[in-house]
Amino acid sequence: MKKLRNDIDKVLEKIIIEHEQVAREQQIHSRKDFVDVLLSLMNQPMNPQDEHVYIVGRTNIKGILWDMIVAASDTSAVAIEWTISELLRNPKVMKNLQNELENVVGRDRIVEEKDLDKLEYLDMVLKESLRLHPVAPFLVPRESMKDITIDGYLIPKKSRILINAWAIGRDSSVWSENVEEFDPERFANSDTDFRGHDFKLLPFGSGRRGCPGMQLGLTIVRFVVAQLVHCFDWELPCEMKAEDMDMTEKFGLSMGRANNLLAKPAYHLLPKTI
Ligand code: HEM
Repeated sequence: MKKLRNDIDKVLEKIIIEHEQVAREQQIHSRKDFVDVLLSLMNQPMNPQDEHVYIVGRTNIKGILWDMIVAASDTSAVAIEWTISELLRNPKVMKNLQNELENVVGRDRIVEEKDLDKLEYLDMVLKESLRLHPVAPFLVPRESMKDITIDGYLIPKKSRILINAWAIGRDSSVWSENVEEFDPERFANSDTDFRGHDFKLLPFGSGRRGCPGMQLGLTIVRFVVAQLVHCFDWELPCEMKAEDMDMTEKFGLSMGRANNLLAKPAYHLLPKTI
């Protein structure tokens, strides 16, 4: 990361300079994006009433932008890779999803963003994938602000807290005996939500420090998985059996596959659709 520092700085500077230029040229800004909003806060105290007045500078803005880019790219890619892995390991689920896509979209055009809300089975598949493979298995570490007792355990002020979302997702007392199985049907007719309200499914965390990019992340993952499954039939290479697939995880702040996923696509839509 240290080696890349200068290159990253150049990219972020370019983004900022482009936005500053547009802001200078257009007195009334028709559409403000995230960078415009950050720039409008530059060199101003965040909250003048605060004891320590905190001013947002150019370096802070670059830090926030880089945070966003890193938090957005790896997480979405990891979620897509696990979802496709589980679909390859569970051909029946893959077929159900492909059927839903054919019913809703047809085979004469590709999936568009407007279709996503109609894809209920895709939603169940995604919930199931994030239950078994939460991208950030321990979420992001927290610190307790005061002494608190939970379930008879005293957690002293300033303790480092890790929430093991991975273990919660695989706890049979919370889910069911088939907890290790990839079974999207468990979410049929259920209002279990993954946006931070149900503590048994927390792929985006919860509360004030929950993922601010959840909506974008969900849209990206839904969109990419839908297009991959809709446009192609997928097979494992070298006549590998689904049950022999390597599903080893690589532990880290985000937990992706230890080894690359290999799969063979075959075009599935009507000729000349793409
Ligand atoms: C499928 C995609 C994604 C998943 C699974 C995911 C998951 C998470 C999780 C679990 C956290 C920690 C929440 C907590 O501890 O309560 C988090 C934090 C964060 N996410 Fe995401 N995320 C995704 C996409 C994105 C995207 C697209 C962005 C930006 C556009 C983003 C930006 C962030 C940021 C900035 C934080 C830190 C928030 C803070 O510390 O206050 N994430 N994400």
